[in-house]
Amino acid sequence: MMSKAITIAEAQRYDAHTINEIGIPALVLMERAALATFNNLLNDDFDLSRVVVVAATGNNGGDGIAVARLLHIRGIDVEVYLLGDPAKATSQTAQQLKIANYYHIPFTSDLNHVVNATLIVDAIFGVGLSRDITGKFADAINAINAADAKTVAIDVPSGINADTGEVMGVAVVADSTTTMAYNKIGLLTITGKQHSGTVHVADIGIYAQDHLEHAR
Ligand SMILES: NC(=O)C1=CN([C@@H]2O[C@H](COP(=O)(O)OP(=O)(O)OC[C@H]3O[C@@H](n4cnc5c(N)ncnc54)[C@H](O)[C@@H]3O)[C@@H](O)[C@H]2O)[C@@H](O)CC1
Ligand SMILES: [K+]
Repeated sequence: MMSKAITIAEAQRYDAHTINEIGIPALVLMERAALATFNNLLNDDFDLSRVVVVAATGNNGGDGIAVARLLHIRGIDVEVYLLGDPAKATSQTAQQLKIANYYHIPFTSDLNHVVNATLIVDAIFGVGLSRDITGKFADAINAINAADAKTVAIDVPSGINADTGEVMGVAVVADSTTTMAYNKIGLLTITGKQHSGTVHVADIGIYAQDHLEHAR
């Protein structure tokens, strides 16, 4: 059921249908995305002694901040390196920031913490990437790629165009990618494969409509 690969437009359409027509709240999908990533982190035998989640303020970042919370509650040493203006976060990501604040999850603005991590979670951009990456975002991606740590990407390695596999200026080279609902066609290209590593497709409750017909 989960073998096909989809475009960015399809991912966005299936997300919107699941939330608006079926009625599953967006935060439920985000929690499932975070739990799927968390389970892959625990199962893949990574060194979890110092985890840094690098997150921006879109929903990909929200997934990452929720992963940081799941790790923190488990007693794992985790910090969040936040990119972008939290005042401009999506509503779901603002909610994840509020929850993270309740748990006193540490935030860092020191890129050395990224470089010295034992595991990095890449939650900068997913299917919402829309232009070339520059400035602090590019600096963070270069730091991730310079680190010895293993890197797990959420949904798409940040900087990879999920439709074409093209590197949008600079892109995270991940060891593993937990991608939501279906694989993305850009991850099947040569550059896409080089940047995503082992791809885990996570069932988070979002399906193409033709995959749901049997259930209605
Ligand atoms: N909406 C949903 O139903 C779900 C979304 N999920 C996650 O949400 C992601 C998509 O979230 P969004 O649509 O918020 O998009 P993203 O979080 O991928 O990124 C969009 C944000 O980045 C900015 N941006 C784009 N390119 C940039 C660049 N080059 N430099 C600086 N800023 C840039 C955009 O202006 C926007 O603010 C998915 O990949 C997935 O990880 C999951 O939580 C599952 C459910
Ligand atoms: K990502």
